[in-house]
Amino acid sequence: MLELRSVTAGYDRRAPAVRDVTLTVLPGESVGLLGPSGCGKSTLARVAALLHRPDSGEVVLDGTPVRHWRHRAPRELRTAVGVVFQQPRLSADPRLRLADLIAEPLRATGRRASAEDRVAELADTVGLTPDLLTRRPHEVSDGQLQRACVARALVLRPRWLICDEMTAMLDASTTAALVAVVEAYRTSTGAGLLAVAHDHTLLTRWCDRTVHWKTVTEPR
Ligand SMILES: Nc1ncnc2c1ncn2[C@@H]1O[C@H](COP(=O)(O)OP(=O)(O)OP(=O)(O)O)[C@@H](O)[C@H]1O
Repeated sequence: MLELRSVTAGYDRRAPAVRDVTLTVLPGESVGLLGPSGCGKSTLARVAALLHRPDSGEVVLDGTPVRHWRHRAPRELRTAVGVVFQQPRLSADPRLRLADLIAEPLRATGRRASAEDRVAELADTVGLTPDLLTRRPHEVSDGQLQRACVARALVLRPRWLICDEMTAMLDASTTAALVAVVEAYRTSTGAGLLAVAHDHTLLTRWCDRTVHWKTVTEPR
């Protein structure tokens, strides 16, 4: 289970972006998070992805309370979570060819030996042809780069997926393709999903349930 318990988080302790939010995602469940711009969805998604330490509250991953964040989080927790962000260009090292970008988490966790086969398998899954795998981010479209970022998020077979506005800058067909990839992964592995988006229609079609976050937290 992915549990966010009374999480308060933000960038200024006197005016948190997220205040006292509790949210649970069960294994195999897909939960959408919908809300107005600035209400703190991305901040909460980053907390759930172990990338942002909350000011208070707790994140519990499969029964283990998270005590450390970002690169300090224990490897078994970090590798349990895959993340896809809205803007692939901000989350992709511009020097890496797409094949290396997808394999990055394997190399970072000492699983280099299995990289070639796993990258080929995932490239096929996300719809990247072999010629695209040899290109760098500036040589591919946003949609192609986001396909690579989805493959990178899946490469370690995470138990939890956090998709933060994954499809916001994509056309309808790429959106449908990438949602289908995530859904196929989720249903075949039993992974849980937290999907953040503005698009009500997309989330209600995509997710088992959608949490509507109606208000922007006002500074005290
Ligand atoms: N790095 C940062 N430093 C300071 N404030 C930030 C930072 N990132 C976000 N904020 C602020 O935190 C609040 C919540 O931002 P967040 O990105 O979590 O909202 P959101 O609901 O995801 O918005 P959107 O739908 O527009 O992406 C906003 O007021 C935002 O300005």
